[in-house]
Amino acid sequence: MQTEPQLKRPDLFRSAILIGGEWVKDSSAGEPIAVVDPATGRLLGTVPNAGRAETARAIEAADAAFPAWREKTAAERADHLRRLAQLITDNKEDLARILTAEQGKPLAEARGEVGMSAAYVQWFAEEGRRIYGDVIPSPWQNRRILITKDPVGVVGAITPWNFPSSMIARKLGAALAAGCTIVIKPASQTPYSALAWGVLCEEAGIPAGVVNILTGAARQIGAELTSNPLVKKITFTGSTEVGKQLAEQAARTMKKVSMELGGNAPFIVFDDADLDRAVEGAMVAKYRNAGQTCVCTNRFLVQEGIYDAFAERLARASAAMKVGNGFEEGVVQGPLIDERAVAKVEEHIADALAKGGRLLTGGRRHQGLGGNFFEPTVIADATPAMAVAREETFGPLAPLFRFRDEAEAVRLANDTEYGLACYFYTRDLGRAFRVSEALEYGLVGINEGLITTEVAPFGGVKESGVGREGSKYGIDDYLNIKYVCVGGL
Ligand SMILES: NC(=O)c1ccc[n+]([C@@H]2O[C@H](COP(=O)([O-])OP(=O)(O)OC[C@H]3O[C@@H](n4cnc5c(N)ncnc54)[C@H](O)[C@@H]3O)[C@@H](O)[C@H]2O)c1
Ligand SMILES: O=C[C@H](O)CS(=O)(=O)O
Repeated sequence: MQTEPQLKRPDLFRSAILIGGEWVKDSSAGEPIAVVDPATGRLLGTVPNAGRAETARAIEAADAAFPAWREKTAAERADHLRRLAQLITDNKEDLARILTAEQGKPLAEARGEVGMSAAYVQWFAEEGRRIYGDVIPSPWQNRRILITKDPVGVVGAITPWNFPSSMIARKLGAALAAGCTIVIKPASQTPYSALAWGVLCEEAGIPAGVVNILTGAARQIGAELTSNPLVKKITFTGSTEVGKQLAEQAARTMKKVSMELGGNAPFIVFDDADLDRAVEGAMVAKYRNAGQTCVCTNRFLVQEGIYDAFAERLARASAAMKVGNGFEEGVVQGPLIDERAVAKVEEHIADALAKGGRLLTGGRRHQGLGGNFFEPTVIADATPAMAVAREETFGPLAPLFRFRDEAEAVRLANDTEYGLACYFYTRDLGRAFRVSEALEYGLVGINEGLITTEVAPFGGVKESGVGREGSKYGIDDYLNIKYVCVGGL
C-alpha cells in the first residue's frame, strides 16, 4: 500500500519525470523504482526507471531551450529565480514533509534544508546580475581588449540522497542564473524532493526544457550525461568513488566538471577550548542528519589534558538524544537511509572495538526501534589503525583519538586523502591562525560546528573534489571566459 506524506498540495508529490516541459512515465531501463520511507519501510510510491533514451531526450530539450534562456537578460532570469525561491518558501512545510518521508531526517532539519534551498536560489538570482567582464588596458594603440563571460550551455547534474533538496539548489540556482539549462538526476532513494522542484519551476514561469528531471538507472543516465556532446558540464555531489568515475567519463568529451565528494572531517579539541562550546559544536558536527553529511565529523582528536572531561560530556549528551521517526515531536535523530548504511556503521564499530576501542555509549541498532535506527555511539581510545581513521562512516559514530601537542594534532588531521571540512576549538588566537593555515581542507570551523551558508564557498581539496558551490565563486563554474580583441581602430 502506498503511503505518501500528507500534504497541503498533493500535486507536489509527483511520480513522473520532467522532459521538455512534459511529465512522462517512460521507463526504458526497467520496472518503475520503488521508493520507501527509511523509518517505516513502507512504500511511498514508484518513479520511472529512465535510461539512456529518456536522458538523450532531456538533453535535446535542454539544448533546444538554451538559446532563448541565455538571451534573456540577467534581470529576467533573476525574476524567475526569485519567484522560485518564494515558491519554495511558500511550500516549505510540504517540501519538508516530502523530504522527511523519503530521507528520514527530523522535520526540523528538513525545514532547515528547504530554507537553505530557497536561500541558495535567492543568492544566485542576485549573483546572476553581477557576472561582470573586463576591459583590459591594451598593449596596442589600435586595438581594445574585452573579456566577457558566457554560459557554458547544457549542464548535467547528479545529486545524493542525504540532502535531496539543497544539493539541487546549489546547482540549479547557479546554472540558471548563468544562463545555462539543466538535466538533473536525483538519488533513487530520494526522488520526490527533486520532482517537486520541477512543479515549482513550472510555476515560477521557467520555460519548458530549461529544467529537466530524470529518475532511473544511474549508470545509464550518467553514461549519457557524461558522453553526449550537447552536455558541456557535469556537476556531481556524492561519493569520491563515483565522482572519479564520472570525471573520467566526462573527460572523453572534455566537459567542465564540479565534484563535491566525500569527507573525513577531523574535530580537534585543544586543552584550552571552551568545553561547553566544544561539546555543543561536536553534537551538531557529528549527529546532523544522523551523521550522514559530507561535513560530519568522522574523527574527534582530543588533547590529553581535556580528553576525559570531553569524552564524558560527549557520551552523556549522545546518550540523551531522542532517536525516532523524523515526523515525531522532539526527535533529533532519524533512521539511516538503508540497511547498507547501518551495516557500515556496525562494521566500523566492530573494527574499532576489536582494535582496542572502548565503548562509552550506544554501539548497536536501536533496541526499541530496530530497522534503520541506530544508537548514537561514542568510542574512546581510537587509533589510526582503525577503519574509522581512514573511511567515511556516514553514521552516528564518534571515535575519540588522543593527541599530545599542536603538531601531532595537525599531522593526524591531515593524514587522509580527503580535504572537505575540519573543525577545531581553542581560545588561543595565535593557535587559531597557525592551525587554520596548516589544515589541508576547503572548509574550516574555528569554535563552530555548523558553518554552511549560501554566502560562503562550499567545496573540498584533495579527493573531496574540485570546484566551489554557493558564494560569489559558485557561478564561475557555469561560465566560459571569452577574450575579444577589437582591432583596426
Ligand atoms: N561534498 C559534498 O557537498 C557532499 C554532499 C553530500 C554527499 N556527499 C557524499 O556523497 C556520499 C553519500 O551520498 P550517496 O550515497 O548518494 O553517494 P553516491 O556516490 O553513491 O551517489 C550519488 C549520486 O550518484 C548516483 N550514482 C551512483 N553511481 C553512479 C554512476 N555509476 N553513474 C552515475 N550516477 C551514479 C546516485 O544515484 C546518486 O544520485 C558520501 O560520500 C558523502 O560524503 C558529498
Ligand atoms: O552533505 C553535505 C552537505 O553539503 C551538507 S551541508 O548542509 O551543505 O553542510
